Amino acid sequence: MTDRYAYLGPEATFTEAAALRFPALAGATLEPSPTVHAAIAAVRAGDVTGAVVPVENSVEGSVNATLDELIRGEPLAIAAEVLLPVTFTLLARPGTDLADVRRIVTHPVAEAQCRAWVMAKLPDAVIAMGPSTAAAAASVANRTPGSDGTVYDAAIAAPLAGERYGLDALAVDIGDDSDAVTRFVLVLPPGKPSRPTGSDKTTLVAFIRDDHPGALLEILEQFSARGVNLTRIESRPTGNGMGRYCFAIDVEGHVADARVGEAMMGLRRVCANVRFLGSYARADGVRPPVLPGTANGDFADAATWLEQLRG
Ligand SMILES: O=C(O)C(=O)Cc1ccccc1
Repeated sequence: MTDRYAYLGPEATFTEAAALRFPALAGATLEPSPTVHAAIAAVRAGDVTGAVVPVENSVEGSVNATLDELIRGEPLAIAAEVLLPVTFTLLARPGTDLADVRRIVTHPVAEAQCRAWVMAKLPDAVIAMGPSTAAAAASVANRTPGSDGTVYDAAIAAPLAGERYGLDALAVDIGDDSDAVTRFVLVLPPGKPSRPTGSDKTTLVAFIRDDHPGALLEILEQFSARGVNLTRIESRPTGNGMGRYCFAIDVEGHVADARVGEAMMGLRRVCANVRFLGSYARADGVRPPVLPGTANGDFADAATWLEQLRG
């Protein structure tokens, strides 16, 4: 039986395009989920092998819906990442004039990236948010009314969604940054991380022990002292009361690298809790330099030295 993977659907989302790029998913069955929550819940319930979800965008930053799913609930693991350049199109039912577009629907990540274009070309238009760009395109095609009962004139989605849902492109390449890329991850149940490649990333969530001056600095020190570079840090509410935050952190390197492992042990000492969300090959293939004194051999040498001193 072929493996089944959930993705943020319906058909023709950017996430589907990303899912097709994960080598691990070649030959697998892809199953659309209506939301990121549903895709991840299917992994937790064991209904699918894994899920592909958007996690970060070069313009808008983190996709909070995904981050919060990974931070809370039963532990999961990121097994791989893909970077996908994204191009946005304004899609409408055949016969619609650009000048008549008043109500637009799309996904929040797309809205954030097309804001300047919409303000310049359609200053009177109102943008509503849908669960995905493809769901937005489908709702325009099907004349599905929004929450206020009116039908949307146009959707911002991938060019492929126009073909899939029978819509015409009123404008193409409407993103404010033509170099925008989105990062998607493959989420699996927790398991053994894949082998280090020398070009790896590790994702962690650090929960501070108690609110005190320097709590974030203590976390950052663990990485800085071991020469571990951060590629992203995001504070997110833990969901356990006002002002209670945790830090979702991506670092360069693999849990098998001594410097990353030592930093994680440091975090474990200074934090209330540390959630390991996986070590995986980075999509950009970058092999960051290892700073002097932070290679595996340096840590091993230091440990041997200490053992000798202790007799
Ligand atoms: O809605 C989609 O198509 C998605 O896959 C989420 C998304 C939206 C905009 C940019 C990248 C990903």
